[in-house]
Parts: sequence; C-alpha cells; structure tokens
Amino acid sequence: MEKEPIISIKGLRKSYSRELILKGVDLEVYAGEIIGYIGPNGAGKSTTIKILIGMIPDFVGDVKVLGYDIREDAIEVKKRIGYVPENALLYEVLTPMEYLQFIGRLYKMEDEIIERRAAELLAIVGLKTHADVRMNTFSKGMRQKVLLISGLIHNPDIIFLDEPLSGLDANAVILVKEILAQLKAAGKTIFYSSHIMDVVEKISDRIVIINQGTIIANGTFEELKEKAHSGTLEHIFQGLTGDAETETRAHDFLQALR
Ligand SMILES: Nc1ncnc2c1ncn2[C@@H]1O[C@H](COP(=O)(O)OP(=O)(O)OP(=O)(O)O)[C@@H](O)[C@H]1O
Repeated sequence: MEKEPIISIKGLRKSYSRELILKGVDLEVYAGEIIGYIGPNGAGKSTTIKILIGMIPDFVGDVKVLGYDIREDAIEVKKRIGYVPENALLYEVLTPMEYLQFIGRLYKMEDEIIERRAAELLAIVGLKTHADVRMNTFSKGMRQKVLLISGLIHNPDIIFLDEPLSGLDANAVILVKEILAQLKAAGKTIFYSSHIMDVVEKISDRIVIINQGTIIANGTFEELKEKAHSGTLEHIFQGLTGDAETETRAHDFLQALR
C-alpha cells in the first residue's frame, strides 16, 4: 500500500486583492522528511506556509495536513504543528518565561511542564540569565531564540520554519541545524523555508523551488544538481530563477549613485 502524505497540496491558488500570488501549487510531503522550500523574494513561500498552518483560510484548492482538511479542521492541525516565523509580534513587555507560559497554555499544556521545558530550553540556547528579563531590551537574535522555543515547546509532529535563522549568530545557527537533524531523527517532519542556501543544501532531504507562485523544481539536492549541471544550490537557484546578471546590476546600482 502506498504511504499517505502528511501534507498534501492540490491546485493551491491564492490571490491578494486581484493579484494571483500562488498559481496552482501541487506538493506532497511524507512523514519524516525535511523539505527545503526556497524561492526569490515575493515568490509565495510565506503565503504557502501561512495557508498550511491555518493562518490564511481564503484560498482555492485542497490542502490537507496530518489528514485534516486545513479549512475545516484548522484547530486540530494547529494543536499538532509548530510554527517558527522570521518575525512575530512578541509581547515585549513580557519576559521569555511569561511569554512561553502564555504560548504553552494556548496549547493546553500543564504549567509544571511548560515551566520545566521553558527553563531547560532557554538555558540550552544561552538565555538562562534572561529568562525573567523583559524582552523589549532583547537583540534580534535573542528574540529569534525565544520564537524558536515557542514554536517547539509543545513537541509538535510537523514543524514549519520560515527563515528561522534570521539574526542568529554562527554558533546558534550550528545549534539550530543540529536540533533540526535530531528532530528528524526523532521522526518529525520539517518544512523549512530560508534564503541561506548552504544550510538548505545540507539539511534538506528534498528541495522545492517556487518562483512567481509556481513550483519550478522538486527533488533531492543530487537530482537538482544533475539537472542543472551545477555544483551548489546557490548556482542552481540563480540558474532557475533567472537572475544571472548580478554583476551588471551591481554596476548599474553604483552608477545610479553618482
Ligand atoms: N497580506 C498581504 N496583502 C497583500 N499582498 C501580500 C500580502 N502578503 C503577501 N503579499 C504579497 O504576496 C507575494 C508573496 O509574498 P510572500 O510573503 O508569500 O513571499 P515570500 O516568498 O515569502 O518572500 P520573501 O522571501 O521576501 O519573504 C508578494 O508579492 C507580497 O507582496
């Protein structure tokens, strides 16, 4: 019997006002995969992820996550998934501990478990001494670490990460990469969107490239490399998304400053 996908997207179209942003996306993701979802600025990556997590309900097409229709059973899906955005409205008057308590309670976790996990996770990412400090003084990277924990604290089955490394220092990036690898080893499914190509290249089982609302490539890094006759994901990306005149554009930029 064929395995059922854990995420199934069929004929997904999404417009903002009258502009068609997603132009018929079809994609299946299987349990335990790490999907690297990449594309140029404005291609529709965040829009796809927001639809998958039930944040945007008005779209055309069929979207199933964990077997649930996302339009009909968004609450069931939300209980079982985690979402780490690039930027989110952190309640800055709160401390990380207060914020994580708030998030944990939304997931109906017991206070004792929330506190234990939050304390452990904050210590692991180097925020032990900041657990009870208001976040309005935090750097971008410190906020990002809190967001990362808030997306994982309920130990979800599928994790959606939208540019999760934003603002993180090199050590934190290495730590997050290792955490993702271990989450995969623990059987989790990871849907990962980022512009940092070398990380996507290293961690993804499968890379999906979206350009102007359409999926233009879907395969393992090795498969994409073979098709594109190119050595790095950065070059494959550049070749497929058509921005080959970087040098001329940089030159024009400087000319315009004169
Ligand atoms: N709420 C909104 N209202 C109107 N247009 C929107 C809205 N959100 C996104 N868009 C538009 O939809 C398109 C896709 O945006 P999206 O955020 O999905 O792109 P992305 O691939 O995640 O880009 P980036 O790499 O820059 O984060 C863009 O043209 C954007 O301007």
